Order: sequence, then C-alpha cells, then structure tokens
Amino acid sequence: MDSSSRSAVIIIGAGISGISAAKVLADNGIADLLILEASGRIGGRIRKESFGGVSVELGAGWIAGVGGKASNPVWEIASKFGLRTCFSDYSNARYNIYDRSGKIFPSAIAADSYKKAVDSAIQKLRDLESNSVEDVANGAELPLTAKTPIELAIDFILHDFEMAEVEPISTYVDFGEREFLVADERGYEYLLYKMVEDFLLTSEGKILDNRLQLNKVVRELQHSRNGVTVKTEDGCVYEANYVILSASIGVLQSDLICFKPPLPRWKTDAIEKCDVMVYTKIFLKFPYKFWPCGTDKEFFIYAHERRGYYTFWQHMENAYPGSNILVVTLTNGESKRVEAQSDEETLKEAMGVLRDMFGPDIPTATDILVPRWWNNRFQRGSYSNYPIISNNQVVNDIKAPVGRIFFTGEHTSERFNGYVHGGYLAGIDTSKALLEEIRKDERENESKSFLLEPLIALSGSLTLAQSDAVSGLQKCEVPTQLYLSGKLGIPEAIL
Ligand SMILES: Cc1cc2nc3c(=O)[nH]c(=O)nc-3n(C[C@H](O)[C@H](O)[C@H](O)COP(=O)(O)OP(=O)(O)OC[C@H]3O[C@@H](n4cnc5c(N)ncnc54)[C@H](O)[C@@H]3O)c2cc1C
Repeated sequence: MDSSSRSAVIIIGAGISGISAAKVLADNGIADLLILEASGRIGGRIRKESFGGVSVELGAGWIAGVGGKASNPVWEIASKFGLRTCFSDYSNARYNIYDRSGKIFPSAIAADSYKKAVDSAIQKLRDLESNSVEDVANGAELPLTAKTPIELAIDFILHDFEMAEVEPISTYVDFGEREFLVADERGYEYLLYKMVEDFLLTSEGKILDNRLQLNKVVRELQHSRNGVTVKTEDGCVYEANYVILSASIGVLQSDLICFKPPLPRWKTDAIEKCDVMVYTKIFLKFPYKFWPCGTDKEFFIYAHERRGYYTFWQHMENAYPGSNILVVTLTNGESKRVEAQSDEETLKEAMGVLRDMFGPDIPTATDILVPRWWNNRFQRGSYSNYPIISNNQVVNDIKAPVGRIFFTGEHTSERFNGYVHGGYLAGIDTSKALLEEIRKDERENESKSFLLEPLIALSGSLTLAQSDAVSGLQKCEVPTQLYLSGKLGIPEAIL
C-alpha cells in the first residue's frame, strides 16, 4: 500500500519526547504533522499494566527531582492534572539489609559497609577522572573493590541501581532531591494523553489518525535536501519536509531503521559510544503480606555474593495499600539473563531469595510480571547511560540533525538523560530547533520567489531549457546559493 502524502513534519515515536515535540510544533502553528508509532499505544517507556488488581508501572515509575528551587516540568504537569503520587525514599533501604539466613545486618555494620561502598565509589570516580575521556567513553572498566555480600549489595545500589548517592547528578541539583512514586490507576501515561488531548484526540478521547498512527514500524528513512521519504514495515510510504526521530538509543544502535544515505560516521560513532542501561522491575503478587510494612521498610536489600542477584526490593503497600505486591529490580546482565528464561524459572529464583529472607513458610506468589525491555525491538534497553565523565561532544553529536532528520529522546538531553523530564525537555528543544530551521526555509523561499517572479513573468521569452531551469528552481531542486550566478540569474551549469 502506498499512502504517499506530504506532511510538514513526521515525528517517529509517541513517547514523552515525541509527544512534547508534537505539542510545541502544534502550538506554533505546524498543524500538518503526523506521528508514526511502532507499537499499539502512546507512552513508550512510560507504560502501565493492570496487575494483581492495581495499575503498575513497567517503565518509569518515579518523578525524580522535586522540591528544589527550580521546578521539574513533569512534576508541574503531574500536579496540574492531579496525578496521584506518593513520597518514596529508597535511601532507607540501607537499614533493611538481609543476609542469606534472613538476619538483618545490624545498623552499625550496614553503616560501615555503606561508607566503604561510598568511599570506593568516590575512588572509582577519581580513577575515572585520571583516565582519558576517550578511555571512559570507550567503556574502560574499573576493578570492583567490594568483597563481602553486604558491600556488593550496596555497591550495586550505588552504581547499577542509581548514581544518585555518589554524584550530585543534575536532576537533583536543578530540581531538588525528593522523589515521588506514581500511584495512579490511570498510570503515568495519563499525563501524555492530557498533554495531547487538544490536538491528537477527538472529544470522545479517540486518536485522530491523520495526526497519529499506531502500529507503524518505520524501517527506512530516505533523505535528501528536498525532504524525507519514510517507509514502514507494512509497506506504507510517507513524505515529509522534516522528520523528528525519537527512537531510543538502543533502537538507533540496532538495525531497525535503515538510513538512505547512511548516517555519517561522526553520528554513528557517537551513537555507539552511549551505553544502554537495562533496568527491570519484576512484580510479584501474593495472597497476603509476610514482609514488614511501614514507610521506613518500603525498600529492602538482599545481600548475596552474586552482585545484583535479586538485590533491591520494594513493597507496594504505600502506593496501593492491601495490594500484596512486591517489586524486585534487576539491571543489565541479570536483566538480560532473566529476560531469556521463562517466568516460571524467574518466579522460582525470586521465591528462593524471599524464603532466604523471610523463611520457608511464606506463600508462593500467585502471579508474576516480567517486562522485557531489552528484547523489545522498539526499545532495546531501558535508558541511555553516558559514561560518568563523558565528552559533551558525544551527546551533542547524537542530538545533531542530519540534513532534514532531527533527533530527540531522553538520550539527547545533556543534563537529564535517562529521565522522563529529560525526554520531555529534549522534545521541546528539538522542536524549537526545527521551528528555527522551518522559519529559515520560509525566509529563503520568500526571497527565492522574489527572485523568481521576474523570471516567471519573462517565461514567454525564455528558451525551453531556461524555463525548465526556472521550474526546477521553483521546486527547490537547486541550491539557493546558486540563484544569482549565470544567465538571467540561472546557473549556467543547469542550462
Ligand atoms: C524500567 C524503566 C524504569 C524507568 N524509571 C524511570 C523513573 O522512575 N523516572 C524517570 O524519570 N525515568 C525513568 N525511566 C526512563 C524514562 O522512562 C525514559 O527516559 C523516557 O520515558 C524516554 O522517553 P522517550 O520519548 O525518549 O523514549 P520512548 O518512551 O522510548 O519513546 C520512543 C517511541 O518510539 C517508538 N519507536 C521506536 N522505534 C520506532 C520505529 N522504528 N518506528 C516507529 N516508532 C518507533 C517506541 O515504540 C516508543 O514509543 C525508566 C525507564 C524504564 C524502561
């Protein structure tokens, strides 16, 4: 099927960055835009699912960076639309560290191990500083100094789970240190629907398919200085003056989208330099609670000699009282391992860990939910993870447009990559840059028609070749800088 029609802008991806980009363009008078989304839904890595009688967030769950001097824009939107959230402080986890026999480490031992892990993390940062930027950008690994299960567990939290405790990352510096967990049956994604309701949805809340098409997997972007041809897996072809591509860094590293001509080397090199973090929240539903409750017990840690083995746990009683749901977070290697095995095997492993902590008599979970972000070809991971000391050039190159293709997404945000607000702000930045380009184009076209009008008036006295050249100029087939050379203002080369 050929659905050829020309849009001013096609946005690829309906995650937070694609949606925020679309909103800025629509607000600035670009009505002729189309969003093509590979999956059957809006939201991307913001995704709720019904599980165990409540709505759980498979992707982003926290609004991070709240309570500082500057206001986190996503927190503002959440407040405006009344999204239900609850305060959540995972730093308490360090006082709830279980060993393999189910004993909680005394707080003095936990505090000492915590300090050691922080010191070693700081040392690692110093070592990184003494490495060259190239080494770091190329993923230079440093030896792990943690030895005991408790040190390994804490080291895991500090490095693989979040970097928040080690480095003052920009989110906390700019927006504050508090974090709120989304606890709303409508899901985090409700914000996206609210953001676009006036230009993407009918009054009944249905998606306008001349504005957003779902299940459209973009496989090819053919670009020239005249525009971009977008081809989807189902054989449709779309034409656009410009494209904004919001696919994740994992997708850019994969071969899902073919660029014709291929992306330049500086671009592909930068894309390869950014690491992809895999972060998996596994949900387990139980017939009743057997874990300690209370806000200071919301998070707990399992200290195992295998680093990152079902280490970080959270109960959902604060978000959804009576839901009897536990969440365990895995990352990178463990995430990929678990994604490759059956959910029954994962349940068995998780129950083994819980029985170590809470004894053999606890009930087996009645349901399990294992998201597979790594194996999802529209994601290929959870979020970008730039080397700690990385060269800004890498992110700038990832963000930089190639001809008429503009890049957006959390991975293009220099200060907030990895976060929902990073995606949101990136969408705004990219569409502003594109608007400037569109305005520049318009100015050039105006001056071009100013130059062409006298020529068109003369057309009766032009030779055939000259009038062909004039129509070529009208269709923008020759670069504008050539207009004033040659006969009658037409470059001799094309006559
Ligand atoms: C498990 C997990 C936990 C997280 N926790 C948090 C958190 O607590 N707080 C926080 O702030 N952030 C969190 N994040 C990160 C946050 O979700 C992301 O940074 C943000 O949602 C990314 O938005 P985006 O628009 O850049 O990308 P996406 O949401 O990935 O949007 C890109 C869209 O492009 C589509 N697409 C891809 N390829 C194609 C194609 N070829 N054709 C058409 N469409 C395509 C995808 O389907 C997707 O919908 C988490 C992420 C994960 C996965």
